Amino acid sequence: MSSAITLREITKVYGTFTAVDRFSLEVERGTVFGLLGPNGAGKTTLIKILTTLMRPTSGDAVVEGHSILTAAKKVREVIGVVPQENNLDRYLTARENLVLHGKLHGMSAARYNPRIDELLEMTGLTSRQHDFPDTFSGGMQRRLVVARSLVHNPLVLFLDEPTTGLDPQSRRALWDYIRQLRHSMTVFLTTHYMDEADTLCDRIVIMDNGVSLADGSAAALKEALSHAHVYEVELCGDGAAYQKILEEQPFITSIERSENCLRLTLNGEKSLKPLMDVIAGADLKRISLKEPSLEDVFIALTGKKVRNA
Ligand SMILES: Nc1ncnc2c1ncn2[C@@H]1O[C@H](COP(=O)(O)OP(=O)(O)OP(=O)(O)O)[C@@H](O)[C@H]1O
Repeated sequence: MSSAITLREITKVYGTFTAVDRFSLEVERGTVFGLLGPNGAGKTTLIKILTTLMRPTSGDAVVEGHSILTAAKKVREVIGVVPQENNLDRYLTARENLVLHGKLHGMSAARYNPRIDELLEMTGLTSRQHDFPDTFSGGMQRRLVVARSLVHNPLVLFLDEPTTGLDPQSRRALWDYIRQLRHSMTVFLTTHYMDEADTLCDRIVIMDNGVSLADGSAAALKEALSHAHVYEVELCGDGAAYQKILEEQPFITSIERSENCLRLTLNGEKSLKPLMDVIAGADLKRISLKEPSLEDVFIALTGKKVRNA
């Protein structure tokens, strides 16, 4: 395997709190890699370390052959970064933002101008290139930040929650651009959206409390949960009351409730009978067996629901 990114026992301690704990990982070149985790899992800390914005307490990482400890400048030359917050210069037009980035990377106008034309075209911003970012929608600003991160032709692109806060249409548009990058570079993204990880990522690592809990393709992670049985139980009323009762049952690994509809992960086939016993007195509308989703895998591993951003 040719690795674009290698993490060796990365640890980050803030005061007495360990945010990342001896985290090791290899990310294959040309793939889309997704880091999933609930709030506070340590994802942003890892991205900051890999993009040389922060030094680890111990451990090392190598990005396209360059150590983040001893060759941070080289690392910055080969990476593109899309941070969690849009940090565009509001006093520069869209094109000027991209030009500035090209200049900061030491590119000549002859090199950055055709590249910028191509990126504006790819992100659908050509007609708005002379407008200021403040006049753009959230989705357009995000596309501009992605375009900016690509001006200097990075080998590795880091995206920290790229679609948080975007409407479904803008999210899908951004997914299309990320898909276009597949194979031409390595993409390392963090996300809270299970569907995003499911559709975009070749490989996913689920982390919590600074450590990796699961590692594999979306299909493999779901397969690993295939021993679990996911049921949806819809009641005519009393959803909240039954949630409380069911939470106390040892055979239920996780519960999600939306109004009177409960999504339950049972820890085996033999748990159906005890479930039926518990809900025997309920006014049942529907009960159905579901395929485990990536969200179910996440909840089963972390015991937490992903933040609804
Ligand atoms: N500068 C800091 N000082 C102290 N603690 C910090 C600092 N930065 C982060 N932390 C803590 O480290 C843990 C990991 O934070 P981090 O931002 O890496 O998590 P995350 O997985 O990116 O979360 P989110 O999804 O909310 O962005 C959290 O408990 C956070 O409170």
